[in-house]
Amino acid sequence: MTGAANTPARRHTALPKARTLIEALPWLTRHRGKTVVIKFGGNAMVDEELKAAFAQDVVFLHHAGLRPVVVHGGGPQISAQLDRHGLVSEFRAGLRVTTPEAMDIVRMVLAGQVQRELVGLLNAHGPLAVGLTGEDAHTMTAVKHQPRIDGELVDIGRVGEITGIDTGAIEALLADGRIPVVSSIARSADDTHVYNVNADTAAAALAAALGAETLMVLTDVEGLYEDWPHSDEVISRLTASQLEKLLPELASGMVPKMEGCLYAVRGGVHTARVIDGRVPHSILLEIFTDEGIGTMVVPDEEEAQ
Ligand SMILES: Nc1ncnc2c1ncn2[C@@H]1O[C@H](COP(=O)(O)OP(=O)(O)O)[C@@H](O)[C@H]1O
Ligand SMILES: CC(=O)N[C@@H](CCC(=O)OP(=O)(O)O)C(=O)O
Repeated sequence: MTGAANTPARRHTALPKARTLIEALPWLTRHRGKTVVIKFGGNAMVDEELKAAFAQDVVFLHHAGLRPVVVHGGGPQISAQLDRHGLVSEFRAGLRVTTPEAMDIVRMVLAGQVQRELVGLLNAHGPLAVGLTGEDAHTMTAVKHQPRIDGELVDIGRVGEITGIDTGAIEALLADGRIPVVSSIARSADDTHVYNVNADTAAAALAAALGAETLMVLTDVEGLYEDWPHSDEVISRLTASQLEKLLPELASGMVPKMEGCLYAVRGGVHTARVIDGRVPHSILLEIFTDEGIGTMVVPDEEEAQ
């Protein structure tokens, strides 16, 4: 009797939920079986609820038949730990000057702290996530990176430029139904030391090497601002060539992010997106809106169609 009386009300609340699920169907059909590399930036990991919502979104994608790979950052967390050790954080060309002493801390924070936390949050939903760094199974190999600043090559210590990617371990995890969570540390080819790699750069390189469909970069701004810091007008869509022209004008954290997006789309990734990780469930919002919520970079030929 009670059950029968409840039925119309229950249907009333369930129907919009069913419609929402159905709305996602074309997107899910298109992306089933596709690899999506998601970069979670340290600045977007600001509170516990956001981190838990991020984990839910990634697990949702996994259960919906996609193959998510998480690459995480941890810049602010590294800076805080260096500070605790009385070491100063210095950035040149958007990259951390990394002494061998600082490298120990970078590795400890990324692999021992941030990665562990994300793996834990994902695994609250089942035995899904497996953490690794670029050192594991030769996933990322690098040489010393020396950026050019005002025409001069500058020594910024143990910062790596990726020279090789072995996707074997990540592919094996994906084939086993797992969610790889990768820290942006690379090995040197002679195995004598490790390098600190910017997490945006690592995510882009992995996305290209894996033949990913999408690279999603979650950060602490809405997207790429047209005239930062003077305006908050977000560029919603741009082609690789348009982005290439803009690159020399970009500043700080956006440089590796947008260089990464360019590298990824030029390397065969269909879309690279920068989205606001401060918005709860930003990954799912990106899926449910055709035009996306942040900045989308597409290959040149896409615009010509
Ligand atoms: N054109 C731009 N549009 C948006 N943000 C920009 C731009 N240029 C520089 N930035 C800066 O880049 C930051 C994002 O990079 P970063 O701090 O490295 O974040 P994350 O930890 O997510 O990698 C923004 O918070 C903003 O301060
Ligand atoms: C070489 C270099 O700068 N490495 C970065 C690695 C972490 C990172 O990229 O973290 P976010 O994504 O949070 O910025 C660093 O040491 O901060």
